[in-house]
Amino acid sequence: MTDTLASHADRQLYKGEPLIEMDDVGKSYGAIRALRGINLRVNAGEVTCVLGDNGAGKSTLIKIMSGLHPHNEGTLRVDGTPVTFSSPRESLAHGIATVYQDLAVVGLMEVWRNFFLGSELTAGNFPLAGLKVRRMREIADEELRKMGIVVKDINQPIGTLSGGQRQCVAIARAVYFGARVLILDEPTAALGVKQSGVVLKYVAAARAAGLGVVFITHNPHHAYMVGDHFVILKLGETALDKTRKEVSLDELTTQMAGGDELAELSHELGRK
Ligand SMILES: Nc1ncnc2c1ncn2[C@@H]1O[C@H](COP(=O)(O)OP(=O)(O)OP(=O)(O)O)[C@@H](O)[C@H]1O
Repeated sequence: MTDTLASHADRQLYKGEPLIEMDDVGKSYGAIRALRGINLRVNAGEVTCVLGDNGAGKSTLIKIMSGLHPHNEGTLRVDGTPVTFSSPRESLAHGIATVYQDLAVVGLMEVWRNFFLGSELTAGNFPLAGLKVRRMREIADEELRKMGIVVKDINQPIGTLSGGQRQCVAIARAVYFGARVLILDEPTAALGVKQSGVVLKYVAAARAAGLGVVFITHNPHHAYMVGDHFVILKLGETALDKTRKEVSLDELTTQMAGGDELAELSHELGRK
């Protein structure tokens, strides 16, 4: 896993270069059509926000990109080449890393160990093993600092960090292991205002590092703070697809809240 990802780390990314392109992508689960007609672009050095209510199809979209469930309509291209991923490993090998809301971290393990979890520097015997451990600690510390993440002690259990800090460690980890596309599954959903701000800063840092970021969220305010491109999904279809220049926060919020449906509801409730 490390090698395949790391092999992408050296590749120079050019801002605006398309990393993922979807043309008319759709996905059905038996008779249920979860997504249809999706045209999504993920470009290097940009944040693509995908917004939508429950059941809109956000998770299905993530699953297609991260290799959990292959699409069964349309074309998915990575670096211009059509692909159908049949496992998360394949997606990862293309430099696509997904950070889930319920992070797969081991709470009692030290921060540095979680940083390297599954991708440890190969140890060898004493005294080599000890050297590798020291090196891993140094790297984790260095990489977190590089992204401006302040952890008191790299040896503290990751469970002692806040939810926001844990998201940040996961982002730094993906960047270090050579991710070119970072998919963030509602990274601010369970967080308060301050912690959300911390995470949004690292979303911006990942973009500045040249990655293509897919930011999945319910929250138009969070999306607008970091987004370059906005897609709203509704019942599996694209309800809005605009660049930052083309859409205001107000319009995004109204569209996300249901626009006409909301006006209709407040009419029904007798409120203006
Ligand atoms: N494995 C599955 N089998 C059958 N139907 C599914 C499956 N996964 C999702 N669906 C259906 O596809 C549609 C889109 O679901 P999806 O989970 O992608 O939405 P979502 O936007 O992520 O919602 P939420 O925010 O609630 O997670 C829903 O109607 C859902 O019931």
